[in-house]
Amino acid sequence: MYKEPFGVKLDFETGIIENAKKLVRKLSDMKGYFLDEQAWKELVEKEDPVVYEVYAIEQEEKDGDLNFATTVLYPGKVGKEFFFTKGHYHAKADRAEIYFALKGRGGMLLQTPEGKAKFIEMVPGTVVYVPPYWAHRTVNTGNEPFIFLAVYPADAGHDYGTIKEKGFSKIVVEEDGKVVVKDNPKWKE
Ligand SMILES: O=P(O)(O)OC[C@H]1O[C@](O)(CO)[C@@H](O)[C@@H]1O
Ligand SMILES: [Fe+2]
Repeated sequence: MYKEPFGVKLDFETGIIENAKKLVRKLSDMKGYFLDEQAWKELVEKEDPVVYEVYAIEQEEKDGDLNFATTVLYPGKVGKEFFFTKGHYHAKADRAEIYFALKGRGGMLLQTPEGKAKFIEMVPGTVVYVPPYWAHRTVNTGNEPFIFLAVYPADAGHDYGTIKEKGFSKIVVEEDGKVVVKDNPKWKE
C-alpha cells in the first residue's frame, strides 16, 4: 500500500545521482536534429561525442507520483548551433515540470504546439517552471558541462516525435562570440 520513502545523494559537481539509471546520448543518436547536416556528419565521423547523459530515478507511470533526473549536457557545437537535448512534449501533454540549474550555463527553449517560443537563461540557482503543453529543450551555451535537475510527473511520458519532425521554431547559435536566439529557417509549422 505505502511505498518506501528514500533519500539519495546528488553530486553537484558531476551531476551523478547514486543508484540512478544512466542514459547516454551521442551525437549519432541525434540525426536530423541540427540545422547544419554536413557539420553533424563530419563530427559524427570524426569523434561522435557524447552530447548528454541523464541519471534518472523513475517510478511506475502512475498518476500522482514523481520522477527526477539530472542531465549533464556537454559543451560543443554543430556548425554554429550549441549542443542541446532532443527536447520533447509530454505524452500526457498537460503535465508540467520543474528544472533546477546546478552547474555551468545554458538555457531552455520552450514552445507551444503553435510554435510560440521562449528562451530562458539558466545559471546555477535558476529554477524554471515548464507549464503544461510546452515542449522543452535545454541548450549548453557555455564552455563547461551544463548540469541541471528535472522533476516531472511519473505519468508524463515523452513525445519526441513532434520535435524530431518539426524541430523548434527558434535555434540558439554563436555569432561573433555571442549567444543569439534566432528563427529556425527549417521550422515547419
Ligand atoms: O528527454 P530529453 O529531451 O532527451 O532531455 C533530457 C532530460 O529531460 C527529461 O526527459 C525530463 O524532461 C529528463 O529525463 C532529462 O533530464
Ligand atoms: Fe519533460
